[in-house]
Amino acid sequence: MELIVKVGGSVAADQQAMASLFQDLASLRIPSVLVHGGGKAVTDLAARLGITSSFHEGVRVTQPREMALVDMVLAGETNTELVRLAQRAGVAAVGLTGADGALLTGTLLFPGEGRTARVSSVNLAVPELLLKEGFLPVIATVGTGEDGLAVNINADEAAQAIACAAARRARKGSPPVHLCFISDTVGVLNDQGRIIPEITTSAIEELIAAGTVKDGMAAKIRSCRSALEAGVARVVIGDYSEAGDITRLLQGTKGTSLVPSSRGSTASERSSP
Ligand SMILES: Nc1ncnc2c1ncn2[C@@H]1O[C@H](COP(=O)(O)OP(=O)(O)O)[C@@H](O)[C@H]1O
Ligand SMILES: CC(=O)N[C@@H](CCC(=O)OP(=O)(O)O)C(=O)O
Repeated sequence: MELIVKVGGSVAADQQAMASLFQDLASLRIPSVLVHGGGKAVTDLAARLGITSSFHEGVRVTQPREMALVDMVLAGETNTELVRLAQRAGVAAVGLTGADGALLTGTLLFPGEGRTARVSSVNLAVPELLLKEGFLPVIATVGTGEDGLAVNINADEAAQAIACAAARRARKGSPPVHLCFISDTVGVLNDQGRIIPEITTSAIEELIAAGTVKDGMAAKIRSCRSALEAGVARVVIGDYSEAGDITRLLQGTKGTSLVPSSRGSTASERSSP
C-alpha cells in the first residue's frame, strides 16, 4: 500500500469529481486505497429523525442512538455508491468497513457519552489481499470497539492510522507511503484567506491556538502530524477540481503540504491558489 487518499463527505457526494479521481488513481498505477467521510450526510439524516449532532474539535460525539445512522449512511449508502461509481469509471473496487477483517478497532474517546472511538489497532490484511488481486479498497470508517460493538471513527483519523500502519509495514527499500486529504478547500488557509503551501509540524498547534485553523481542519492537520511522525513520506491537503489533481497534490504544486519541522520554514503564501 503506497497511497492513501481520503475524501471528505462533500467530495464523496460529487459524482463528477469522484469519477475523475477514480480515473486518476487507475492511471497512477500504484497500490492505493480510498478512505471516505460523509459526516454531513449523517448530520442531515440525524436531523431528519430529530437528533441534533454534536461535535468536539471537529469530531462527532456519537450518541448511542446515532451510531446505527452512522453505519447506515457511511457503510451503507456512501460506501456502496462510491463502489458503484468506481466501477462505472472502469475501476474494480471493493467496499470495506473498519469492521471487515478487523481493519479498524477503536477505544471509546468520550466514555459514557457514546460510540466515538480513537483507533487502537489497524489490520491491513484484507486491503492488502484486495490490492494484490488488483482491486481498489474503498473504506468506510465505522469499526469495532474493544467491547465488540460498533464504533464511529473520524475519517481523517482513520486515514492517518491506515497510512501509519502502511508506513510501519513498509520494509527498508520498499516504496514510501503517501497520504492525501481531499476536502472542499484548496488547502489550509491563513487569516487572509490565502493558501499556505507548506506547514511544518511545529507550526500546527500555533495555527490552531491562534484560531487560524479550526473545526474539521484542526483534526485534519493534527492527523497529518501523526502520519509524518510515523514515517509517512508525504502528507498533503487540498481540493479536487480537475483530472490530474492527485498528481499535482502529490508533487506539491497544489494544496498544502505538511512537512517535518526539520525541513522547510512555516511557509509563505502561494501567490494564486
Ligand atoms: N484555516 C483553514 N483553512 C481551510 N479550512 C478551514 C480552516 N479552518 C477551518 N476550516 C474548515 O475546515 C473545513 C474542512 O474540514 P472538514 O469539514 O472536516 O472537511 P472534510 O469533510 O472534507 O474532511 C473547511 O471547509 C473549513 O470550513
Ligand atoms: C467520529 C467522527 O467524527 N466520525 C465522522 C465520520 C465521517 C467523517 O469523518 O466525515 P467527513 O470526512 O466528511 O467529515 C462523523 O460521524 O462525522
